Amino acid sequence: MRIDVKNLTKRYKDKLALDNISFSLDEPKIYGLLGRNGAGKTTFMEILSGHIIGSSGEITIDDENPFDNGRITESICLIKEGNNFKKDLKVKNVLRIYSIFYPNWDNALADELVKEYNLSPNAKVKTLSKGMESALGIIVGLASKAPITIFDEPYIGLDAAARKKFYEILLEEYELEKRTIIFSTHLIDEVSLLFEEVLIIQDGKLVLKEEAEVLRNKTCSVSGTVQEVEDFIKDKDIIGKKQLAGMMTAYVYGDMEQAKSAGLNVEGVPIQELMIYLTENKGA
Ligand SMILES: Nc1ncnc2c1ncn2[C@@H]1O[C@H](COP(=O)(O)OP(=O)(O)OP(=O)(O)O)[C@@H](O)[C@H]1O
Repeated sequence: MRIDVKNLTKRYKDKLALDNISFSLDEPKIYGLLGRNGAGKTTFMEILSGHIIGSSGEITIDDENPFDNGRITESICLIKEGNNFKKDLKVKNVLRIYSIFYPNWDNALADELVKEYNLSPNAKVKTLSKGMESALGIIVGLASKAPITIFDEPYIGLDAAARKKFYEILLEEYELEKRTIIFSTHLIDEVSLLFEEVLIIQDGKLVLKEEAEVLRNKTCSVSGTVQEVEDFIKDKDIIGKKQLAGMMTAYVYGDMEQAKSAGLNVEGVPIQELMIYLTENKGA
């Protein structure tokens, strides 16, 4: 499904959570939605899921507004950090409710994952540990097979082994059937290899949207004196640059070898570093 965001703004009283952002997600891919605390990620995902409305601008999914739109709602599954399910429901009833709601629901996968994560079908949500409740969210997200599946920090309390299992199954399922997966996380190093495209939000603005492959292989950080770096980047596309005490570091698109032969210090740019860099620098 195609997602188009046009001049989307969301204001909460005096706080601008989203500031006139525009972009499109036009292919089923695994998107990493990254940014610092309070950047506006959850606000965006809530608007996309039709749970809240923007203050101005628009978001459309296959040209339809998601707010209060049954056809679109059954195509989107948003799994949040917590409180996804009513506390008094049993695990098996949570799964039954979602299986009715999502047309592509995969019962066999849900059953397999319930066993994998050792959840007791008769346990009530309120008796689950934080990690088990997160596992239930992950099961619903994966088994929904919703064409747009959104995970907003879905794994509070889940240990490293359980998270690894989640990433493996996510990839397996994705390879079987591509869908749009939007993944918001602060554990960037851990998941960045899953991403096919990365979006970085800072203070409600989109500061980067780029294919992960390009970020991994076609960008580098170059540092040296201000003059050296300015000379090197003058005919290059740059992601950002910053200057400290006569030295400069710039993140650029281009070949590492060329920068090395110009006598500069050259390093790759892990996505986590890039996020920190861009959000410290506000995309300068
Ligand atoms: N219901 C609300 N009422 C008032 N302000 C809000 C509300 N929801 C979010 N905000 C504010 O909007 C801004 C963006 O919040 P949002 O939750 O979208 O950020 P985020 O990127 O998801 O952050 P985090 O990574 O910490 O979850 C923050 O300043 C937040 O305090």
